[in-house]
Amino acid sequence: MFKIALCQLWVTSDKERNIVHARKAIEEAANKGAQLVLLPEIWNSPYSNDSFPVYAEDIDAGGDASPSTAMLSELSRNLQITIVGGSIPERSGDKLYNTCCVFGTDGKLKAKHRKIHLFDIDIPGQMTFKESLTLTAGDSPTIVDTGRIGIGICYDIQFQELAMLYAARGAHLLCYPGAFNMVTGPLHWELIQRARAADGQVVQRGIHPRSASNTLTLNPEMGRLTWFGVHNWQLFVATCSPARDTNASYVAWGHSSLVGPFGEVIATTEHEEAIIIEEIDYSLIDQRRTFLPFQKQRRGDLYQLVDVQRRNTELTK
Ligand SMILES: NC(=O)CCC(=O)C(=O)O
Repeated sequence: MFKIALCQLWVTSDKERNIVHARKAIEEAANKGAQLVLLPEIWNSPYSNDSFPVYAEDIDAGGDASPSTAMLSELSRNLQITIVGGSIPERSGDKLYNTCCVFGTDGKLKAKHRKIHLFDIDIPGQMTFKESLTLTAGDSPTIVDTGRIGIGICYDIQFQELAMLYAARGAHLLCYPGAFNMVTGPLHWELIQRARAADGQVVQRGIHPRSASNTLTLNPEMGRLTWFGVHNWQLFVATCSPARDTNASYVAWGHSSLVGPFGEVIATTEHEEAIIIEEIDYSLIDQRRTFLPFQKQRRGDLYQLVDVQRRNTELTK
């Protein structure tokens, strides 16, 4: 059991002010007992293609080149907490990414997730955004081993396979810093979080029971690997949005939330600034799996998910 804080922050065009503001929110959350703090997507900069290149930091260079992550590292060490640092625009060589850094209680960078699915949508007359005009997509799923935490950034949540992959790798909690908008927010934000929490059912590497009775045909593409065996792994999902600024060019939906492994909304908020602090009890995951024993019922002989990254690693061994 531990306490998580979701800091729904008001973000301005003043980067220094945004950093000071995030610092205060993290300190307040830690003072109230949070051991894990989650920040919003793009919390040090306005969310716009014009701003990303201007506010981007060289995270790998650290120090003065990345004041935002320097602050997160310092605080995680001083306060002895884990920080899933929302996301900031990252500059790496001539590329820009939308990047989430995770700092452990020793202040060290434990993981860096670059948004895998860029937010390129066009709903005529309602919502058009094209992150790919300035940003490059990351190419790696990110799981923080120590905390069993899978990381995605906003639009990444739309892709169920990523959540399933994290569940397959042992994640108990998925953290999505995210800034949904006023069109898709009301429709999808809560729906998708609850779905990701409840449907984290995965096919895991192993032998499916039916293979013993020869009713299973191996996919030849998979060679000697047997990617069968079925688990369902409902888990916790935490999201954190910027607060809503109706004067901004991109207006965020807000409604940061924590969802439990039954798909239940444990805590949520409206669109103003807020710090949600709530307890996460991983033992609920086992209980939920017992209540709904999908793992015994799933037809792994008919459909399956392949962890491409892991399969490719094994094939090259
Ligand atoms: N910043 C984002 O990725 C927004 C994603 C979003 O609004 C959606 O509908 O998905």
